[in-house]
Amino acid sequence: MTSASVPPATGPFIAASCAAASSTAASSTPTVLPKAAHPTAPTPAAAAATTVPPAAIRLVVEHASCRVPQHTTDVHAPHYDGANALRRFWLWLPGKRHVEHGEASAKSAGAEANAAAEANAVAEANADDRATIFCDLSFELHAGQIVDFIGPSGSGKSTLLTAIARLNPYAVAEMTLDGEDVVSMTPERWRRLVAYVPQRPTLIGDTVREAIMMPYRLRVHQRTDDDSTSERRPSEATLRRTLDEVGCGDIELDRPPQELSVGQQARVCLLRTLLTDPKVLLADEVDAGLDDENADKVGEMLAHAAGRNMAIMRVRHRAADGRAYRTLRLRDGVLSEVTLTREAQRGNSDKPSPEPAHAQASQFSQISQTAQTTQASHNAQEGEDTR
Ligand SMILES: Nc1ncnc2c1ncn2[C@@H]1O[C@H](COP(=O)(O)OP(=O)(O)OP(=O)(O)O)[C@@H](O)[C@H]1O
Repeated sequence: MTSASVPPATGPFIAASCAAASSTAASSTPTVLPKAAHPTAPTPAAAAATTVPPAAIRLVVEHASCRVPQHTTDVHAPHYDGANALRRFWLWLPGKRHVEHGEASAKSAGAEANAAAEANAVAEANADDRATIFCDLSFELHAGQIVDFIGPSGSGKSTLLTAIARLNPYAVAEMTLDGEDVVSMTPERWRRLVAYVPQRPTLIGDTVREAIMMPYRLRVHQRTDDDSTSERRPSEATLRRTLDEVGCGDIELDRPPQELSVGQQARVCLLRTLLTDPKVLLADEVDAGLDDENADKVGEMLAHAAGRNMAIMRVRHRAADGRAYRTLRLRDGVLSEVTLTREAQRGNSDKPSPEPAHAQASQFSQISQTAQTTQASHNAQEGEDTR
């Protein structure tokens, strides 16, 4: 692996603002990280260590909470049943409501708000029948960073990602992207800028080319509230070049996507979203179920995207691969910082030392010593969690 695979610290370094409040779902009392006085400001030491000018992309998530029905066959659950794959794919497509209904984004946003309000009303009515998955979580994500979210199965990692993607009607969060408030954006615009990639690849079309182009074909017909979204459809040459650049040289554009291996499908699925050029990518276990070689290729694609200043949240169960700038654990509704050993930072491989980004990150992690664990204890715990 080359040094290019290590994500550069192009953004201002995040403060240790991984604050969390108590969760009614918590069975124990986990250590809660203190919230930084100013969650966006790096310490003077880290600011001095920053060698690259601050990048614009900054996703701020505050007071993210999610309460779900305890007994439901909920149609909104976006990441549960595989049979809903097509519907879910439809949901993720930026601007799909425009395509379906040909309506102005404000109207679409209104419908979405009504649906959410309806869900909230149901939530209130059945408040006693609700389980808190997490409550009052806050963190930031900056350009060029890959931040890993780990935690036991069922702790709410996917729920957190779908909440951030505005795909979860049971979740609330105060969010800004580059200072712009989430409430001022239509869901479509938000999802285009903050893209969610699910664990299970869903590729629709007769060929890989068609599957990758699907979002653009639909967007051609949509009206947009964002001038910058004018035609982004990649040319055939760009498509081939990009595939090759991100290690997908083995994937032929004319092949039926169903014939691809699971690893190839995962990479095509990820590439399809990367090509839409979101500012923030929410990657939900996109390397799960892959062999080490394919998982590494997926990791490289994400590192490549981070190198182009994308901000990336990864939910992962695999061992640290040395690409994350920061690792946070979600457990019992609480986020805590995980401090990796130097070896784990390097992904237990011959990757070059990730200085200075990780070194600087560790300066911040010192702020929250009480909640830190070593990678060894993390791995041990993860093993325990998954048993
Ligand atoms: N819409 C919903 N209805 C009912 N329960 C839900 C809903 N959404 C999430 N949950 C519950 O929230 C919990 C967290 O689920 P989630 O999939 O987010 O966990 P996870 O940490 O991503 O797990 P894994 O690592 O196994 O993917 C689970 O107990 C799940 O049953």
